[in-house]
Amino acid sequence: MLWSLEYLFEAPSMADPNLAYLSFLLLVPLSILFFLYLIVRPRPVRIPIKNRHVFITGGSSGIGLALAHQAASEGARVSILARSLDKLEDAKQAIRLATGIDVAVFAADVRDYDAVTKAVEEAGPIDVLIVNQGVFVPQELERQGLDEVKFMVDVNLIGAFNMIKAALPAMKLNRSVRGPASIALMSSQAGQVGIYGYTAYSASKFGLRGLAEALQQEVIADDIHVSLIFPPDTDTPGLVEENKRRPQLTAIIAASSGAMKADEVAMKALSGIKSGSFIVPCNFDGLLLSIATAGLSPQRSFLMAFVEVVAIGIIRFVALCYQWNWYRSIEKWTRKNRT
Ligand SMILES: NC(=O)C1=CN([C@@H]2O[C@H](COP(=O)(O)OP(=O)(O)OC[C@H]3O[C@@H](n4cnc5c(N)ncnc54)[C@H](OP(=O)(O)O)[C@@H]3O)[C@@H](O)[C@H]2O)C=CC1
Ligand SMILES: CCCCCCCCCCCCCCCC(=O)[C@@H](N)CO
Repeated sequence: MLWSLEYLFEAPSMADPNLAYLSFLLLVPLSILFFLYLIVRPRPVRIPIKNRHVFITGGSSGIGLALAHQAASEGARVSILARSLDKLEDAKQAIRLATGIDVAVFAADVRDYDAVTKAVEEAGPIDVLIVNQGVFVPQELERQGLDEVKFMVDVNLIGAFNMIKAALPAMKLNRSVRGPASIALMSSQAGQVGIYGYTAYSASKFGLRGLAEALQQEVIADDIHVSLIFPPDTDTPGLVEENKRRPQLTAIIAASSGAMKADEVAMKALSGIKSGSFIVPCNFDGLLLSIATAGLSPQRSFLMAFVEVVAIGIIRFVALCYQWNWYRSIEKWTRKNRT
């Protein structure tokens, strides 16, 4: 092998075999980088926030509220939608107090297509749609009622369809004048890997990925860019509720990824949206998880594409170690609780 490399590089200026070997070692990654630079699709894009209409579902609490705060303070015109008008008014007050800016509020249930259409029409054409609403009721499937399964799929997945269907026609109008637009979907790390206690929740969040990948191909010609955000456990009113009935094993496995504050998640999400990233991880574990589950998702950054190409093998190895650890916890827990 070495002999053939030296033979290949036996030019007068590269008589030194070590030098030849070194330049070969550099040449291979540089060519791969350059190749990726040429082929990554869709191409990189910047999506401005300032002076644009940002519409956030589930914007009255937790991550959505933090997003509304940040978008408003960056000079966006912000609309938030949720079911409870009281919580919406409280959120509006809090944002006005902190930033001096008024957000528009819309009380509607994302499961109600007519109500959502009406809200979107009233709000006016959207530049950045953040589909963030979500419900999570963890339970082993065997112990969970189908009403709860349906509830999560309806709000998290069908609700996303309703929102996008309602918003898309006006989002497409005059794009060349208004600049690039974004549709961002709030998934979860439980939408990248199935977790004990999350059969319905994970299914609803994995569903968003299929929706997002297909949708990006359909709307790229309209200069609309899709982002999928994958937070770990995040300190929100929703999580406080969830913790009241979370199976122990769900908590143990979910703790594999460090918890975050809603503000931190909102910051990562917004910067991912602004750079048009398709996959938006929120912490380091999330970055590993995103590489491990890159699949055939688009990647706009040739640098990230390079990291994926180089690291995917070893990260699969790390992923298998995580699975080993999770199944060990399940075994231990079962032994302790079933005898
Ligand atoms: N917190 C966490 O640990 C994580 C959360 N996520 C995801 O992030 C998103 C936000 O979560 P989080 O901030 O914790 O949630 P919260 O429970 O704190 O807030 C949820 C928001 O969604 C709204 N909402 C719920 N159901 C509906 C509905 N049917 N129609 C319209 N609005 C609705 C709520 O308002 P109202 O009740 O008034 O309708 C509220 O504004 C969710 O999609 C969640 O799955 C992802 C990973 C981790
Ligand atoms: C290759 C190496 C990978 C390493 C990291 C793996 C970590 C996976 C942890 C998954 C945690 C899921 C939390 C879901 C939070 C959530 O959505 C609920 N709070 C409901 O909202």
